[in-house]
Amino acid sequence: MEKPKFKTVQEMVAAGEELPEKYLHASADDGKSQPLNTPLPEMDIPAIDLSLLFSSSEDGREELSKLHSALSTWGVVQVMNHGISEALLDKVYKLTKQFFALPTEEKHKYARETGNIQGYGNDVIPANDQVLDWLDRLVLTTYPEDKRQLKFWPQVPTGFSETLHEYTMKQRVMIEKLFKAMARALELEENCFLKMYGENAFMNTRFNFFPPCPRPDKVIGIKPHGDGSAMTLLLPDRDVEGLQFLKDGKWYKAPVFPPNTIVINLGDQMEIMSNGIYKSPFHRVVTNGEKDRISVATFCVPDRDNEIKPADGLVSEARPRLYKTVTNYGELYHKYYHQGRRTIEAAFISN
Ligand SMILES: O=C(O)CCC(=O)C(=O)O
Ligand SMILES: [Fe+2]
Repeated sequence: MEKPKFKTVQEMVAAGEELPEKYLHASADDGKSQPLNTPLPEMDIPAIDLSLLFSSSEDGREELSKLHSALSTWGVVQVMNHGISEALLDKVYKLTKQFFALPTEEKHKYARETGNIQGYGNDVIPANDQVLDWLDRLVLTTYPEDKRQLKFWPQVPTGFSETLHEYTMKQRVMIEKLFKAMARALELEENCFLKMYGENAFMNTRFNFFPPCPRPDKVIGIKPHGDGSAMTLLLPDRDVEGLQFLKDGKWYKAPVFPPNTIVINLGDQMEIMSNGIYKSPFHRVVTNGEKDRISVATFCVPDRDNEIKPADGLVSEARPRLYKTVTNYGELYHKYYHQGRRTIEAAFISN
């Protein structure tokens, strides 16, 4: 397979190159757009204790209703007591930093090939002159195990693959619990979302690296998007903020989270399955002038052959069905993303 010729953002920065035009968003002085680094209010992301969600105690019911209210307003929660040890999260975090600190030639051993989303590289060059995102990434399919392309799994730093395998298996347990908890919170049969999600659901882990950027006012880390997954598990940077969410037409910044936190944001396919009761939040990442930033996002993608549609129990005369049935949403997602459009709009039923 052919390896595309690309230069990562990190390589451009190291070479001291001038900032290429293709990273620059519309000028802040065009009278319409605000500088991207305009200070924003901080959002209060509800913290959910996963170990409490299945308890029939008063505290358990309260936690479930907190989950319900957070997912129907923001579509994002931070999860504690999630069953993944602090030691394992530390390892994933440190190995990610170590990978991006490797020499260029070492990282290029895992370079993305044309037509493949897996591997190491920069932003995929969009079709129609869209502005590029200021990040490098390593993307790996981690589940089902027979879909792994191990040639892209780094052999250095030592322990990367073993740790990623262990993290994946623990994430699966957590994902199952979250789908069940959401079904319970919506008073549906517990396995209702898991059935649509399917046995052959995919997990893609994206290790993101955002080098310091000379123009944080005009360059974006990741442009505004909703995730195409059912849900996304995010391990955020422990020191540097950057993630922002849109609510009621306004941007809010997420805080720096405590080290043991896993942030969950819902993706478009969960918004569809919940008939719009739960939100797939529009979010973006801004750049930082001085510091680099990492994040590890795991996208949980339903089996591409499965029909994804609003759960029967959530459709009524009072709440008509809002979304069509979709299959292989990922394919649609790539097409729309590269046109700078929100894919979920393709699934709306227009009345
Ligand atoms: O870096 C982050 O905090 C968020 C990353 C993200 O939104 C994504 O990879 O889809
Ligand atoms: Fe995202």
